[in-house]
Amino acid sequence: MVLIPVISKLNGKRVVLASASPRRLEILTNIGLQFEVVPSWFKETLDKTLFKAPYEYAVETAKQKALEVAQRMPLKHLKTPDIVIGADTVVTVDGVILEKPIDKQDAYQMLSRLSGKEHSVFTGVAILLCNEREGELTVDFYEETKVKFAELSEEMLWEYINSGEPMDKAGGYGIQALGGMLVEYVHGDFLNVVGFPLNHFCKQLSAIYIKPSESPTHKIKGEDSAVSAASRTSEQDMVGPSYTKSNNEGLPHNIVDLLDGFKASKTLFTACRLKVFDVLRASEGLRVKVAAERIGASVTGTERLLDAAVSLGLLHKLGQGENTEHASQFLVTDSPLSLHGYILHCNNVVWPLFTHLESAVREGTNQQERAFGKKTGYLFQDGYFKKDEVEMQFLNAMHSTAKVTGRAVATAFDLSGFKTACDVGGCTGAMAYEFIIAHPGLSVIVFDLPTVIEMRSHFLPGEQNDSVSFVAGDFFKDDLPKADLYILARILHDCSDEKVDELLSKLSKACTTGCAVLLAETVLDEAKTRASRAYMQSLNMLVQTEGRERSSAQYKQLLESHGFSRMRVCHTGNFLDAILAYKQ
Ligand SMILES: Cc1cn([C@@H]2O[C@H](COP(=O)(O)OP(=O)(O)OP(=O)(O)O)[C@@H](O)[C@H]2O)c(=O)[nH]c1=O
Repeated sequence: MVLIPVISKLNGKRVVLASASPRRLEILTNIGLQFEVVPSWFKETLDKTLFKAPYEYAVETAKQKALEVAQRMPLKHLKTPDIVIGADTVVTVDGVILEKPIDKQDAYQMLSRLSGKEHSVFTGVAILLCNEREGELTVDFYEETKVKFAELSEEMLWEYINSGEPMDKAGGYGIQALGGMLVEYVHGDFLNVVGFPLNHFCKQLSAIYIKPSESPTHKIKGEDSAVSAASRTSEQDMVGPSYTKSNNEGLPHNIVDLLDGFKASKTLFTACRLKVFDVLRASEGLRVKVAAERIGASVTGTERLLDAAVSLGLLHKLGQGENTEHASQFLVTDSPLSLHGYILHCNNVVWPLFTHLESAVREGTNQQERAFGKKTGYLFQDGYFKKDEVEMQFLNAMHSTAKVTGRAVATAFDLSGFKTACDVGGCTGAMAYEFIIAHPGLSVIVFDLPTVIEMRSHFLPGEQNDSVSFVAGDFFKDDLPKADLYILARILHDCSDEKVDELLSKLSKACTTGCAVLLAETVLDEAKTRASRAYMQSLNMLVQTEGRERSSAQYKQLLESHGFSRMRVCHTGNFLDAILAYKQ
């Protein structure tokens, strides 16, 4: 059985199917593969005219689906996959690519085109090997199957369309179900039509994981393939994998990625500083020369920057010059969830600090003085941060991350037992607004420094809400507003251990039995099994502040030492996790 040796090679690896297709799920489940399903958010809108053959379009779409999941998982799921499988099935007839019908009329058009004719079904597959020791591989391939429909009467067409079966299937039919009645013959892999060329997939996995001495008797790529002739087309042999090794001589992909990681970050930061995503949103399909003029940069530099952004999945292929969905959602300056402010903070503050990481590691102290010539005690009380433009930039950063993380934190726990919350250091109120949306019975007092409260009008949402109020004060020096729930989002991780104890003991005194604290922080993965964003964030606190990130066990010990118990942790899968603990 060609697959059995491969399955043992996959044991212990985190295999992810980047597909919402129930048929693909069934096909891979039936062979006993252990895998997770993480449907891809990649929108299948690639410009078909940019591809010289339909299978190229299917393979590129499959690759983008897999890439999107491989890039999103470490961030949103806080876990890195080892293998991500993407697939895309298209039907082609008379040179036209048919994907899933948008409505019944579209399904009618498609099926009418297919009636009485032979057509091709192409499934493109991409296998991303994310954590291979011998180097990263992006294996992609496609399979073609020929299918012929019988002549379909109007009555049969509409009866089939009204069954509803066509609507989530390429070409508007499902050969494995009612659609089978429409088919006169199939030449090639039947499962490839259903949505996943299982045999071809197994052969590729064998080629990757099984040494030639172990491999079953089959060859691929133009040799005496065991693949049935019917699944080949006249103009080609079965297409073997196109390996794109991300490095030569098997340099471990993670080292190569890390070598290039800072260049990728700087590409994103520079594109945001130049407002590339705003310019491309204003006029889609912008040519490089015009884009260069609009961002005030050289044509050469703009061309390379845009190409790099395309390679990072931030922009669609050049020639369209269009933002991807994520760029439109998070990278233009004025989208509701824009991270633009945070990215500028990373570029202008975090980046210069990280250039002194070695000194931070050697000395165990933040590098504000080396980076900005300012010795600072508690970060935000320092004069340096009192300058309007620096403080506004910092508030922009905190505001944008609070908007992106607020919903996840606010909905982490059932807070129906609380009436009044105090968002300690609640900055612009972005998080507070998410809490009152998630918990209509809650009112939130945002408590922060006077300069921050004064600047809040720059960030407030259009509509005001009486459930959110703002009180100016210094949470170390002044009394805290009375509340039965105290929210601290990214506060403790900035403070030295002494400052943390000072603040928590103040909170403990302010809380009566049954009151609670809700912390929003990046919780360290205690098993330390994978480099997670939390450990990067932990270094971030070293270079920036006197604080640090903590694991669940450390938060439990810390909170209990200040009289808070029954601690619960919610790993939100977003930037921030949530921790709730009650005053004894
Ligand atoms: C021709 C044919 C197609 N399909 C299904 O059509 C969808 C194609 O769309 P896709 O974009 O490749 O996949 P998806 O379903 O949108 O999922 P995703 O991978 O998340 O894009 C897949 O489901 C396939 O099984 C059948 O079930 N039977 C058939 O005979």
